[in-house]
Amino acid sequence: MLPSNTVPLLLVVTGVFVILRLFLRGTSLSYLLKKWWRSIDDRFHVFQFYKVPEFNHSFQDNQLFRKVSTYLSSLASIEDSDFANLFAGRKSNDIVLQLDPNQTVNDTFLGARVSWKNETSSDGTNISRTFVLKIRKKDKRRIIRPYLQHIHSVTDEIEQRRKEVKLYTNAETEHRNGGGRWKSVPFTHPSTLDTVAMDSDLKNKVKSDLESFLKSKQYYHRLGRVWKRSYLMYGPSGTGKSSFVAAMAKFLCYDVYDVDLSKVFDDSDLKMLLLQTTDRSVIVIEDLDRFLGEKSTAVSLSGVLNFMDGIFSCCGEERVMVFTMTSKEHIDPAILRPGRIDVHIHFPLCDFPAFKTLANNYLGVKDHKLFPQMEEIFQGGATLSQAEIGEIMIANRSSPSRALKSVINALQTSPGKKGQRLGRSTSGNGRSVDEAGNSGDGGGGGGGGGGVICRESVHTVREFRKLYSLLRMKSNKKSGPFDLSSPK
Ligand SMILES: Nc1ncnc2c1ncn2[C@@H]1O[C@H](COP(=O)(O)OP(=O)(O)OP(=O)(O)O)[C@@H](O)[C@H]1O
Ligand SMILES: [Mg+2]
Repeated sequence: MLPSNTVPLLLVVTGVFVILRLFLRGTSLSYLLKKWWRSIDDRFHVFQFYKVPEFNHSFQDNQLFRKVSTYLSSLASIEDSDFANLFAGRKSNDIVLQLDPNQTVNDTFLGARVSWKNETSSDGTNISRTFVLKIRKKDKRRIIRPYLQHIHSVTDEIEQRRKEVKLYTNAETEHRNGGGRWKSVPFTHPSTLDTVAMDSDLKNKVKSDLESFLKSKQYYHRLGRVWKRSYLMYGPSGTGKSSFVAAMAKFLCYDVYDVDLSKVFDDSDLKMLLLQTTDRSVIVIEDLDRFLGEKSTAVSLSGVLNFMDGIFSCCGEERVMVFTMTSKEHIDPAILRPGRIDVHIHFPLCDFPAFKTLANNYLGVKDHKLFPQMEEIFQGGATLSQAEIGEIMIANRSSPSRALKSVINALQTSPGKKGQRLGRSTSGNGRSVDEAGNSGDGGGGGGGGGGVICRESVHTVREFRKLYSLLRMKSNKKSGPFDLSSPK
């Protein structure tokens, strides 16, 4: 049994404890106590200091100083330093924090606590700035190299995100090998992954494929493979292929190299153009099917194949290559084989889910009494491209009801019946299937083993599969054209 006065005593102690905590939280005392505790704790350790001066012995910029400065600005703990400078960033709503002279910022890495001081001194005429890293001696060997590596990769990523994205086009010139074949302008295409209307599952898959590509440098290197990924976007005109390429480039913050094959002299010129592209870029060849279908071209099929392989074997890395075409039906299988094309993305004509996204983006309409009627019309097979519907909506943007009625009129008078328009093969649930009628999940029988969405060489088989696929679609089986044919 507890003595009778123990319970009130416990209550008083708990009360005092709670009041003390509230008091500490409400004032700066907890912060001061933490600071004192740290300085006492520091006295029991031996430290190693590393200086990162702004200039080297030849008075040139020390790149590491710039990187450390960028890295420290990205740390959340910089907000805890007593003084920090606030600057406007490059983008209008960006605010950048920078450490004030002689202030300290703490960081933790692999369980070790380190701190950085921004030491500034002046001899009257010159100001010298140095970052001083303080690490416990016992942690030094374990963390110093990986920590500096970590700073490099964090700053590389930040700088990549900040840089202005450029669009390069190959200019026609008489001096074919003289360099300067690429002319650049700032890349200001307004498309983003959010504004392109497409199946949301498919969009998320492409997004995570790109994210995983960005993170897989070590993986590719361990495999002895060049860090690259190639995409094929195919579907009828005006379904968003080019808009999606632009959105991808913006998402990656990569420069875009738009290769105009009609301005290339021959195969070796194409190779030269490739050699003049930089890392971290999206290299785009639009309308490849049209080019390959032309009778006489300056660039041969093998030139194109070498171009695709050149990316992978000789030149640079962290490249994304994108080809667009309306249909891959008559394309040489060598072009489409895994390794040359990693991901096939089908862009079908507008269906009801895509239409709803367009109505929301263009007219700000999330729901409308005409929607059920429109859904029926879409399910009946009538359809237009997203570009056509977008134009009607822009023209009637002042009156959403009029815009929707105009879309209904256009849909009812459009010649589009299932299968009549090139590349049309969309399921009622908004997902798309490849032109051979196979679902991208491999269930169609040709894309097995995670392979490329299948290519049938026998037409009768293709027709049969088309029919089979339509029956499957009617039973609402989910399908998707997205396919990763090689390991990420
Ligand atoms: N899926 C979509 N989502 C939003 N807007 C789209 C979509 N598809 C097309 N548009 C609009 O239509 C216009 C044309 O689209 P885009 O150039 O991307 O089509 P495309 O598939 O590349 O056509 P083409 O094969 O003729 O080059 C763009 O300005 C875009 O705004
Ligand atoms: Mg296009």
